[in-house]
Amino acid sequence: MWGEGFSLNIAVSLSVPQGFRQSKGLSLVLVNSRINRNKQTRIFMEMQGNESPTTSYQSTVNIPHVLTVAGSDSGAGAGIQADLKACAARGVYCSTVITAVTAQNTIGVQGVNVVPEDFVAEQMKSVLSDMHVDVVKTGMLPSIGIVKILHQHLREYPVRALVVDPVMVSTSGDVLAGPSVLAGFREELLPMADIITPNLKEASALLDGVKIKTVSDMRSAAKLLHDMGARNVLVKGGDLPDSLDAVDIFFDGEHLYELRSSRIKTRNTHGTGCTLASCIAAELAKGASMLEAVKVAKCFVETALDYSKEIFIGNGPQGPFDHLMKLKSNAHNSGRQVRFNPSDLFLYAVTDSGMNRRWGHSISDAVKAAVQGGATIVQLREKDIETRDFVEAAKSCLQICRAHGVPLLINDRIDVALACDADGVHIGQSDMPARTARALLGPEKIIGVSCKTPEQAEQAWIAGADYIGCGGVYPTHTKANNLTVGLDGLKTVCLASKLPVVAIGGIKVSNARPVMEIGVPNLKGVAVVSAIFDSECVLTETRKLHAVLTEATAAVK
Ligand SMILES: Cc1ncc(COP(=O)(O)OP(=O)(O)O)c(N)n1
Ligand SMILES: Cc1ncsc1CCOP(=O)(O)O
Ligand SMILES: [Mg+2]
Repeated sequence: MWGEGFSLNIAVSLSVPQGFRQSKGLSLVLVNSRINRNKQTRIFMEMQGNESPTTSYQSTVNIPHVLTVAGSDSGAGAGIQADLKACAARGVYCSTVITAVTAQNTIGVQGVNVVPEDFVAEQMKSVLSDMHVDVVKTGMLPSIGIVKILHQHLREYPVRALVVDPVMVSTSGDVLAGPSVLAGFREELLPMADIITPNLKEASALLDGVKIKTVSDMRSAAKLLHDMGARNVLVKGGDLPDSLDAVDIFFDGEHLYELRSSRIKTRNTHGTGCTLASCIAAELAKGASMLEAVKVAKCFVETALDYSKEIFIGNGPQGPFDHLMKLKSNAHNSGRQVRFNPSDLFLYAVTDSGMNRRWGHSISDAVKAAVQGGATIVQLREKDIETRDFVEAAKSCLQICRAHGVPLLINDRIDVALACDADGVHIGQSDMPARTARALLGPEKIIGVSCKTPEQAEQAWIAGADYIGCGGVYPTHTKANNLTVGLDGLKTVCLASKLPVVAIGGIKVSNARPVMEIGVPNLKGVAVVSAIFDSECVLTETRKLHAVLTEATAAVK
């Protein structure tokens, strides 16, 4: 199955306004074309009609798709739940056929309820008859009947690859597929499998109880399993006694590879087998070769285990790990709880490396002083710093800001924001488009966009920004060739903007009041550089500005 050529379907759909077909006699023919890798993309669109319609074009691309046929784990460390998370982490769509529902946690398996065979068949048909599945991955197959159903469906709906994780015994020692299923594995499944991924116990069971205790035994087992019909074999050595490394043996029928990675010391290993197999399936679905897929999967599992070393879920001996490597950042106090509060724009401190150098301040000292003086949000605007120094400085500033509940944004550099997990970015009209930044940063991060006109404010809102920065309100020396829009320009943009606004440019203690008094509710504050950072005592200057803004706001109310 595997290796018959990579193909990707692209369909282009056009939505034509209601009634257009009759009145203009348009006929539209779209041809979904199969594309071979290295061959040209072919998309045919034939349109017949006298005028071009006012259509909205929408292209659709078939995305890599893994179907997992496995059991559900209520603790969500293994089984279907692990498969879904692994595929999501690897950027692949995952559909599911559930073969059994297990009552399971970090202690063990408390119960198994096998799904009736005809209903397993019904799920399989629902998915395979409708969706384009690239790779099928199997986990818990609790009866010989289910193995046969799988076999029949794969004949009727061929896929590019079959990844078989021959689940028989859970890591807690509970039996998930009895001896009768072994015959089904040997006779029906192995000859269809593009790869099987047994651990030592499973390899031994498939080979009639042969002892596997050394790497040399694993090599022999891989060859024997290949002889039984599997095109590729990965014997996992996780349970190998006295091994410092995690050693797996991969055999593709010609070459034997000894794949080593460091053994991660952690209790959180529940679901590693399911995850590894799903990850192999995901990489195959994306077009990787078998060896590439295995290597990526092994590296992914090692990274996720390392990341999850100290997470604590459940009280049993074997905990789940974090496939998406996100959980820790949401644990108490380490991340920001509230996404964005427009009132954070009240006193917006924007750093400047030149000013910090002039006054002998490090970035983090300057940020600390600004935050202690009352800054409600901080932007690192470091135009002449090495990227690696920027990331390091941003990490230290993030600690300071988090400790005070103040969001930290990065100016211009989405890569730096991602690298240090900052709270968001501020971007200008010539920086990366806000829509692209949103796609890269996700829905949680704060995005601000510089706008000088109502049209730009409208675009920022459409692109998914959270606030806009408008200026220069007054002339400034900090940003060269910056157009001054004045208080009137600021008011015009504020009135047009659906987003909260922060004013910027030449604002200081002596002129901040009229800005706050323009009388438009969505003007939430002022952003300043020189007013606080071009001074010996950043703390004092920030406090002074904070007092003026507070007074001005009280007067407006
Ligand atoms: C809050 C805020 N508003 C506007 C700007 C200016 O951003 P941009 O137009 O991208 O110019 P640079 O700051 O990158 O020179 C800002 N930084 N912050
Ligand atoms: C970055 C920027 N964008 C518009 S004006 C400006 C500079 C603001 O600096 P300052 O507060 O020192 O005038
Ligand atoms: Mg910019």
